[in-house]
Amino acid sequence: MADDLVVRASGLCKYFGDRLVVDGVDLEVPQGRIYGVLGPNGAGKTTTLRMLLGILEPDRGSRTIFGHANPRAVGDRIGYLPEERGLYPAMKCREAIAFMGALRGLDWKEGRARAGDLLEAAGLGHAVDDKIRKLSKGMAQLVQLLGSIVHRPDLIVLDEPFSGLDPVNQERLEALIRAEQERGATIVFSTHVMAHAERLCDRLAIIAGGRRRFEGTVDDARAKLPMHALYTPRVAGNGLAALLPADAVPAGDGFRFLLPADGIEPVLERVMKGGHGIAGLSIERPSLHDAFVRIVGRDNMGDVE
Ligand SMILES: Nc1ncnc2c1ncn2[C@@H]1O[C@H](COP(=O)(O)OP(=O)(O)OP(=O)(O)O)[C@@H](O)[C@H]1O
Repeated sequence: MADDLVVRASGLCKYFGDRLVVDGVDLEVPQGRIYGVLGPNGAGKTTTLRMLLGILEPDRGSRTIFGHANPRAVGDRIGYLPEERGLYPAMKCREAIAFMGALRGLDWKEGRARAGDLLEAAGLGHAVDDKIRKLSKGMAQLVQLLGSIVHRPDLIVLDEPFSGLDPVNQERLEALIRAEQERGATIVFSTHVMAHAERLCDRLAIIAGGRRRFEGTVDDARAKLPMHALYTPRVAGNGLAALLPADAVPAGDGFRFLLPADGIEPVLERVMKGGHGIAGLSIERPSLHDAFVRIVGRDNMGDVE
């Protein structure tokens, strides 16, 4: 690919009735990366993903997938886990996965073989011959996800893939997403759970109220917030506060303050000279959650975790 971008979307807009729910969203997803689309409930994530995939047509703006203006032309190179979950309840897991592969052009026998391997790798080897109706909701969701990747797509789009999974299955899903990236796939997933995004994403976009509020790496997002230092003296006492930055506030047995622009060292020199010693010192990096709150604003947080 000439420019190494699998997805290139520019100025995507979508109205439902007279309500503008996606308002000029740009997205550029580099090949081979894990890309997060983050935002609170109702932010416009699903609508954006649906426009990328050609399930919905944008009212304004344009997008290309693998350089094609019509995403359906490259449908067999795409794997998609929609927000609505659903498999045929009477099918066995192996067949359900092979069936989804067949819909994307995968040979049935090959699909069955891959389904067995995928189920095994996802820790669901025991369920190959179980009917879907026997599975828990979370397990069925994983099976559906395996069905969406069994044809080894180059682009995988997952809409809230972690929702409804218990912590063990969330970890399995993280491992699976990483394994797909190692295989060479590009992954786009939406979430309102910051922890997954923090661990997985090479880049991310934060959407709120239909608008893109941020684009960059997790570290770029964190850099939107200042770092804090937490210092605990060995010997407290008079005069210590005067040696610390003006914004220092008591925290536990010590003090918390913004990391000064010239670093922590000058502060440490002063407190050492003053005979206060160091019983504890930590530099707090803002989390993606903190950055999200700053970028989106508390009023727009919804139920972001
Ligand atoms: N088919 C539709 N008709 C009318 N309004 C819709 C339709 N689909 C979505 N909306 C509205 O558009 C807005 C964006 O919805 P969307 O599902 O894209 O958000 P989201 O970020 O994916 O939210 P969630 O995390 O809750 O799934 C919401 O206010 C939603 O109610």
